[in-house]
Amino acid sequence: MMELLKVSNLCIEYASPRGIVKAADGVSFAINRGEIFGLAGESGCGKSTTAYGISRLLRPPARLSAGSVKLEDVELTTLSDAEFDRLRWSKISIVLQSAMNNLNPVMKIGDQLADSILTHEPMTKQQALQRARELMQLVDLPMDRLGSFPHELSGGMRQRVVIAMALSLNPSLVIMDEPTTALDVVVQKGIVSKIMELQQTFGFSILFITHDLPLMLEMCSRIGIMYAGKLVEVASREELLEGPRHPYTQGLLRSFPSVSGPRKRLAGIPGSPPDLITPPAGCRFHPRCGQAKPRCINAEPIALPVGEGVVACHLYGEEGTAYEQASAASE
Ligand SMILES: Nc1ncnc2c1ncn2[C@@H]1O[C@H](COP(=O)(O)OP(=O)(O)OP(=O)(O)O)[C@@H](O)[C@H]1O
Repeated sequence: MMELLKVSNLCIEYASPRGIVKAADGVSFAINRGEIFGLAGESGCGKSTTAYGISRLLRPPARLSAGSVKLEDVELTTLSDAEFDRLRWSKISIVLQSAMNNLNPVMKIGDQLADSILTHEPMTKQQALQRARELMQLVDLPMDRLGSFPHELSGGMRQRVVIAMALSLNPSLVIMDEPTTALDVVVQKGIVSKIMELQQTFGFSILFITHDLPLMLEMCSRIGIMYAGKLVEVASREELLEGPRHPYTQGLLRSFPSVSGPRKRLAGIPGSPPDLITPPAGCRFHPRCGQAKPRCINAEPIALPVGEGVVACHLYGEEGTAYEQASAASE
């Protein structure tokens, strides 16, 4: 499969009165063409920060302090704002949790769609409005809603407009940060199946962020798990369903009801995530990890390829065997 996006050693910090918050600390992963890649992890682990870093939406006090983001081999981090603006919507677009953050409250839907198209494509207003009509059809919204203001639409309808807008210039990557979280379950289901249908039709890649792990397992072919600013595991959906490797991923999956199979008591993860200004040394998860060893306290685990993905945990050795087995064999 061809790689579309490559994120390498992405480091993003926030300057705060208490000190530097390392919200993304050496994050690396790749997304293939036509792939839906998920980013999961507890609140505050750096998922949105990573998404904002990729799509150049970071604003002070946030700062990209290191790393590279390549989309179709173009380095995004060194582009000027004007150069990046030419790629926004046509190559990379973003759908945020609250549609109101994406929409102008005092502009009619049709004008907003047409304007966003006209900013990037040389065409007449009539042609742009025609494209806006096509987009409304794509997301199953009635044409007469082109004349509505955002507040006149339901939350689900607004999110459909935002999705239409994100797809208006056929981007190769759409970043979706909690696109359905603010919606009720029934509306959520409709939006998710629409996203899947559009992705199948147009073949764009998606970086999908949600707290809803069962939904993520349904939608994504591969998933990256973040903990305290670090990407601790990347695995295929099948690998995660069969048995996640990192103890944090194991705990995270135990915190959700199983999509299928018998009902069981949810276990959760003891303790809470660390302060990102002074994270623990060694493996950041070690204070909460039931499998922590002495080396986890001092030595930071590096991400090693295991199976179809990577895992950053001292339980795994060079060849992806459990560390315990690797060290037993060498004794
Ligand atoms: N403006 C800011 N100033 C200081 N710290 C910030 C700022 N914005 C975010 N952070 C911190 O950066 C870290 C990562 O936040 P981020 O929103 O990326 O996490 P997240 O995983 O997307 O969380 P959620 O799932 O709740 O959206 C958190 O510890 C958060 O407190």
